[in-house]
Amino acid sequence: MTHAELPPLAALLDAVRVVAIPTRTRFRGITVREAAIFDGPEGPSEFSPFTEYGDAEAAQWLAAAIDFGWRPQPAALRDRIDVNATVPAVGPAEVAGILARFPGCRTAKVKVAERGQTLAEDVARVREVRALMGPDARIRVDANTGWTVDEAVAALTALATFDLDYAEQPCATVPELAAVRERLAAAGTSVRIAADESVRKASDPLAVARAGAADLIIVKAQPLGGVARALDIVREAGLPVVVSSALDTSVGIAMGAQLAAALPAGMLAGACGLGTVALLAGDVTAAPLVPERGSIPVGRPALSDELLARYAAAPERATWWRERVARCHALLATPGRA
Ligand SMILES: O=C(O)CCC(=O)c1ccccc1C(=O)O
Ligand SMILES: [Mg+2]
Repeated sequence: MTHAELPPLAALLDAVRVVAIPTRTRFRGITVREAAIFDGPEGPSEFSPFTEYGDAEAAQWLAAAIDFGWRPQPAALRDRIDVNATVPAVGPAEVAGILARFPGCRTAKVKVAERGQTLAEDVARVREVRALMGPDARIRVDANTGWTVDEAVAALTALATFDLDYAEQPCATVPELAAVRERLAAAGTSVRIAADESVRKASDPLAVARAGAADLIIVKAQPLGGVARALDIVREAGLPVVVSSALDTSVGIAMGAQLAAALPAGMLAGACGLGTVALLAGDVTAAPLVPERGSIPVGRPALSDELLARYAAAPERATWWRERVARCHALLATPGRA
């Protein structure tokens, strides 16, 4: 993005509302999700990097928010997107209640390798998902970089009993992903490997594809700088894609759905991780993008002033987000950055 295409900071700050929305279940340690919501000239947009992210990483998320709120989007090739159920690292007794929030979903993505938990807890959770969804369902696991290579090989060997669609980011680095993939294949338990953090947090999002270290890539619009830039990465990577999100409000989910809808036919590797509004206890639109019959619609949700007011963040948090917008805007305006 060049300087000339950036809306002025004042336009962003005029258009922003900061919300704090409780989650229904603890997810990634989060019980309240904060987000900056823009009412942009092209429609609502969202800036919601996690609060611990530094400005350089968060600036990509702001580039995405500006792209979605201030520029026309690539044409949608489909009007609904199939989504997976997202199962946080809960105990087996809670799984049925989580799955019930994802009506019609025939794919589940299950969080594993949560810090402080054991492989036995992961196995119990995945076993319960398989038992409840039946043999035809697709089950994915997401370790969020939580395992070493040895732990990943042991865990995925155990979890492969439940027939896995793929394992998302079992380890942190590209060479580790490659090693897990090779060791599982050599042992005769091939599990497909999906790269997530290796795409969205990497200085070079294409390195994992070039190294042949993953079978597919997870692509997220906000961390990759927006729908158009994510589409470029998909084209260059040449691997099947699952579009996912980051526990966004319906506005951020709409950005992800726009990306999924613009993908050339044949690139999508099944259901997308865009059903997570079901894990939030509130939203900023009266028509939330929650899964219905296994999918969500493509399109821009209308903001609700009433809900923006109901979930308005405390004044000091709103100030924190406005200052973050300003710092990230300054980074995007710095000549010479990508
Ligand atoms: O992909 C999904 O099913 C939902 C999104 C998700 O898992 C997620 C949500 C917030 C932060 C990280 C992740 C992740 O995919 O690792
Ligand atoms: Mg992931």
